[in-house]
Amino acid sequence: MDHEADAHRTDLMTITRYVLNEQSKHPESRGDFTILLSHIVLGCKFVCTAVNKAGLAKLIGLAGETNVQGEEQKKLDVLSNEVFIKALVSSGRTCILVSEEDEEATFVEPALRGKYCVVFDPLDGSSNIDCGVSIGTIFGIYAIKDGVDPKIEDVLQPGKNMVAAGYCMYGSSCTLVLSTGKGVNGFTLDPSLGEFILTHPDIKIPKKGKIYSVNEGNAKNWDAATAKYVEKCKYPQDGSPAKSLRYIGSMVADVHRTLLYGGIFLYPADKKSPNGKLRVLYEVFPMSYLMEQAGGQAFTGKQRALDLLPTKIHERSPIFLGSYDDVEVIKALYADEGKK
Ligand SMILES: O=P(O)(O)OC[C@H]1O[C@](O)(COP(=O)(O)O)[C@@H](O)[C@@H]1O
Ligand SMILES: [Mg+2]
Ligand SMILES: [Mg+2]
Repeated sequence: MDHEADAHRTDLMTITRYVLNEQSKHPESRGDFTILLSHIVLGCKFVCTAVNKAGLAKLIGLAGETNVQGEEQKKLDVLSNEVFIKALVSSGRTCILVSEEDEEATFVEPALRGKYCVVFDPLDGSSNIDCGVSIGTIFGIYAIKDGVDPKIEDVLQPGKNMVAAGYCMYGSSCTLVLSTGKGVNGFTLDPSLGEFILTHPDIKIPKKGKIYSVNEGNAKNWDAATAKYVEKCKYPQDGSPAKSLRYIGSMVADVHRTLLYGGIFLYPADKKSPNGKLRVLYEVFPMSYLMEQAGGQAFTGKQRALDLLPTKIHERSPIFLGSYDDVEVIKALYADEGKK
């Protein structure tokens, strides 16, 4: 083993070091956010390990099946939900948790309450689990004055009020992308250290991209603005080259690529789903927050996504997000349609 080389690695910027550095800029801070984040990071490491072992451990399959030891097996999304609920509650810094997997919000018991509300999709991209394609966890964080008397309205807030948002992608590497409202940073898990290392500092999305990402199987039900937009991507009339289509079907993976390479990701409304598919609190808001923090835009077809005021915890919204210039085009098309 090359100890010399290993010694050099101790100056790496781990996510813990990064958050502690940020905390030290606020002398009044009691470190509550740092503790909360360390519990989220732990949850991501657990789920990453479970995802990597999914085929071997027969985690894939129906919840309720039993394995050879007679233990009940949990489907990966059920397991991930339990991991994050436990990690968040045991942080002692949360008061309300909203998970895609739970119909109702979880109100943390009074003895363990803190001031943060966390909304999350414990495992995003579930249709890709069984074939080993990238999946992820998405989270957003609101802060209330104190966690003494939390109410559901504390999470039914516009996304612009979030204090942090991020996702972890379980792909060819495990990558955690985070914003605390001062830009976006990406950390990659070094399995030999068990630490997330800052590998993508200050991510900025390209102003314009060459890729569009959408489930085109829904095209026959799109509205006119979406249909015109995708037509422009394929047959541009302004002399620019046609865009390439990339669609994984895991929001985390499709948004991650969009953030790094530029372009646009859209899950629009259609005749069958007038509110689109993706959930406002734990899919649309965190990803829109990251996009804006990286210099891009996020639009619902009617308004800035982060201005939406959700009325239900599992509400859905159409979403168009990505490079600034690309989102400008779809905004203009919706504005034109509105004039007709
Ligand atoms: O299969 P479709 O309709 O294209 O939908 C894909 C979208 O659905 C999702 O898988 C929904 O998320 P969940 O897997 O968490 O339910 C997104 O990740 C993805 O963007
Ligand atoms: Mg999802
Ligand atoms: Mg999910």
